[in-house]
Amino acid sequence: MSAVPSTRPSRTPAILVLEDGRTFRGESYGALGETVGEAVFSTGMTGYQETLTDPSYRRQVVVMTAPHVGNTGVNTEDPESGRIWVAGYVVRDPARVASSWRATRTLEEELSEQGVVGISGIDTRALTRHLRERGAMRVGISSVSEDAETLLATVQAAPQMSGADLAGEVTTAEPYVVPAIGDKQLTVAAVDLGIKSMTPQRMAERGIEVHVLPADATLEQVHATGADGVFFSNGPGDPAATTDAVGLLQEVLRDRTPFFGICFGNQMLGRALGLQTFKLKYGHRGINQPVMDRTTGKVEVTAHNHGFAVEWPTDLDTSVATPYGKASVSHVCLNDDVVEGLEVRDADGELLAFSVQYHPEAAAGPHDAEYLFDRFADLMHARRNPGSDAEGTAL
Ligand SMILES: NC(=O)CC[C@H](N)C(=O)O
Repeated sequence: MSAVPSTRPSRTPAILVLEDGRTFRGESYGALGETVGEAVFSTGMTGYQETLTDPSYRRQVVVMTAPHVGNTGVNTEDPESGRIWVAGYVVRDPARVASSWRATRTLEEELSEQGVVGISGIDTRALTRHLRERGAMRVGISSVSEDAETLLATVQAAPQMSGADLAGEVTTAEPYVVPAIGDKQLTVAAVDLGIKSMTPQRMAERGIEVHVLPADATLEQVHATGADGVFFSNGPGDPAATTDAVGLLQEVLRDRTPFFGICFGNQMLGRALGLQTFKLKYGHRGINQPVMDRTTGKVEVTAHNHGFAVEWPTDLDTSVATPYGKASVSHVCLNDDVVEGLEVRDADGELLAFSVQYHPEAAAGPHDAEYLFDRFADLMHARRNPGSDAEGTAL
């Protein structure tokens, strides 16, 4: 199918009300109804399907800064999970026709089918500037009532993102295995805190068999997979509220099992090491964020989706002694100096664990950071074959 004509019904008026009372009036987009969540903006010009299906967006209403959304419809290849997770969707100007050889339906049809309430035809630039100046805040969208006062009361009664423990709401109910592509060389236990499907895929491409485990996995379950390494995924909510996963990670670190974490996994590593996390004013969400690898000085253009970050207790050049080894900041965001990566080494300088706050799986986004999956594979190979220089050459 190359061009899917929109079957948009005639527009229903809709309102968007922020918790500080600012109100925008537009038209319904997707399902009719009412929804609340945390308003955040994403600057990605492409990749809306990956954004919508990223479980890290649980309870968030996503504002797209790209003015046209839906141009290529939806397809069966790009979802990062089995469903749309955003709590609501805000676009300026939805495409009237979906045009792509891969499209199976329009974005609005998909939103409607999955019951996702959205709003279109509002000034998303003004809304984004407001969020940038005032910070991420709770929001409501309604296409069933135009009464802003009532919606404001609902928004103000909604739970905050700070303190929200959400991994249990998005994790897999049962463990599953993503087989290695080609010869199986390594096994990874991946703790699913809201994992995107491209992450095990990137590992599988490197000969890694990935055992995806629920968020409440125990160390026994991890060991039962025969894992060479442990991975913690991205995920929704406040890292400070997700304490069980931190406990598991501390056991993994105590075992000296090679560890790699992405996004929420980076925050989990920080907290397992005894560091604090904090809420950013409006977060990083998009696919063109500049990050510097502090070991090489090389700058990567990277995909981000985070509202919290690890707080470094001293200047970024200084390492911190932890019960599990010496921790340091491996990557930093060049826009605002936010910690974008951590690594932990033992007294001999051997790498034990590392993580990044951004998305090397690149779904959507540039592929600059794919080397991190190679680094994880090299770390596990080096641990299996002590004395080999696999780790040294890779790092
Ligand atoms: N993509 C993620 O893993 C997000 C992590 C965390 N929920 C945050 O907003 O910072």
